[in-house]
Amino acid sequence: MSTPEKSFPVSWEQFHRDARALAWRLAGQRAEWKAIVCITRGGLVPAAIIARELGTRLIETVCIASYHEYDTQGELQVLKDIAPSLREDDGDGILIVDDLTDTGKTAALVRAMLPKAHFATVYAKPKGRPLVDTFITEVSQDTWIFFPWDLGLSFQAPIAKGSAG
Ligand SMILES: O=P(O)(O)OC[C@H]1O[C@H](OP(=O)(O)OP(=O)(O)O)[C@H](O)[C@@H]1O
Ligand code: HPA
Ligand SMILES: [Mg+2]
Repeated sequence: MSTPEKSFPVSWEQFHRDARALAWRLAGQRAEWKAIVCITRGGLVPAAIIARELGTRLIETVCIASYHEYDTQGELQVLKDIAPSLREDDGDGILIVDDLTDTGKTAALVRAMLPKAHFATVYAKPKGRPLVDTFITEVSQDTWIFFPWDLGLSFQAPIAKGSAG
């Protein structure tokens, strides 16, 4: 992946609002989800918010790592699989949650594990978009999303001194 040109920093408040908006949409699509399967680690945060809104108590993880150095994707590694009991019926009635889809590689891998599950992300880039069923905000492929758990407060140079903002 080439280094993204634009950045899209997301605050905790904005992330909470966007994850809640996703929960509203999901609530309108099915009365009850059997379980949430969240893709760690990024999916853990929206999964907690969505589970609270939808009243879902059964939460499973599928542990996948691919971006080993900030914005460079390597081989996808499945560190922990989905429990066999949740793989019955090809995932029908299961909600898969992740923070975002970028190239769509992670989504494609998990979709193959649960072909009938519903795939939801808070953010989506164009390449990954066809692989998700529901998302809230689309950002361009050359944008890097900075999540609140990766950010900290720091001094900002004044715009007039050349800060890109
Ligand atoms: O659509 P893709 O190009 O496959 O990228 C999307 C995935 O990349 C990030 O996870 P990452 O592998 O960095 O692990 P993390 O969730 O532990 O940060 C993100 O949380 C998605 O799961
Ligand atoms: O834009 C992104 N932001 C954070 N993590 C990511 N993993 C893939 N793409 C991104
Ligand atoms: Mg992830």
